[in-house]
Amino acid sequence: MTSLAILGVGKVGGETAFLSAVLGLADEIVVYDVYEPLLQAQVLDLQHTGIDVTISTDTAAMREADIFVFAAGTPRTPEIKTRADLLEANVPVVKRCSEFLRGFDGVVITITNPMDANNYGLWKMMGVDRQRCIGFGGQLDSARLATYLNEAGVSGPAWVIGEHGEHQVPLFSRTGVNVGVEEREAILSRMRGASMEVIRGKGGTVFGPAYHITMLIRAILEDRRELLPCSCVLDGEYGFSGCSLGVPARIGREGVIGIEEWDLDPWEEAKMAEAGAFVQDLCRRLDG
Ligand SMILES: NC(=O)C1=CN([C@@H]2O[C@H](COP(=O)(O)OP(=O)(O)OC[C@H]3O[C@@H](n4cnc5c(N)ncnc54)[C@H](O)[C@@H]3O)[C@@H](O)[C@H]2O)C=CC1
Ligand SMILES: O=C([O-])CC(=O)C(=O)O
Repeated sequence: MTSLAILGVGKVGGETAFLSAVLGLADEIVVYDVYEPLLQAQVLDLQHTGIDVTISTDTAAMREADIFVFAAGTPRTPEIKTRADLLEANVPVVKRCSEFLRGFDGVVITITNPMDANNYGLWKMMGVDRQRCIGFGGQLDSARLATYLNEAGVSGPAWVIGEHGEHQVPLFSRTGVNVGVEEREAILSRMRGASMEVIRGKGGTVFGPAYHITMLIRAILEDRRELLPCSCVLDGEYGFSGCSLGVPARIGREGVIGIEEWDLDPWEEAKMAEAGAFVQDLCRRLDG
């Protein structure tokens, strides 16, 4: 039996539960949210689809799940400028989440922002092998980059590593097309504002995250060994440790089964150095 646990069934967690049910990814979906009326409504709404999947709210069963999605906590509003600004609000939720995960031996996917720091914090609190903690965001950033590259007439692969935040690192060198610095900075600036356009219009990003989260869940459950941009706890890769940062990661049944270290061009290297230093600082604040 395949079981998927989701902590926090607001906009992103709720849509992820729905899409996972539609795609038949799990036999059982265990959901929990601190806001009881929302939890009950989400359970009923999922049950009313009539999809052949067991929906449970048994928090003890979350520990037995194959995958645990951490999507609980405070999201951004237009007044909250950066994802990093959510650190203080969501630290207590990360702590609470680690309590749910005592004894858990599956794979954790961190969604809650600031995602990179929270993935690192959760890994530290859980005291498990780093391969089992995957931070989600790079797939979404890469999909956003792809739309901007298409508009610019660049059709090569779109990869974004670095922080899931202001310090994203789009890998223009992977496109095989020479993109000048001015154009790079213009695209990066649009990428930084991409989610806020959605948040302003509909209160939060939903379809994009939920779609790519379910693709990540599928890659794990089906042991696809797919290379995806994910935030991983680093131990010297790209010159960093003491943080979780977006890198090209091979994803399979055990979580992160490998990290690829790609050659970066000087512009990308400088951006990656900024990203690493920024996230390391956030992670130190979690340590303290
Ligand atoms: N990594 C990524 O690419 C993305 C990350 N996010 C982040 O995901 C998080 C959730 O976003 P939304 O779903 O839009 O927010 P939301 O407000 O719709 O849902 C969050 C849910 O968490 C629940 N919650 C809060 N504390 C809890 C606790 N201790 N235990 C259980 N449930 C708790 C709330 O009751 C709420 O239902 C935010 O931090 C947001 O910034 C959102 C989109 C993409
Ligand atoms: O920007 C936000 O606050 C939500 C998020 O992480 C995204 O959609 O990429």
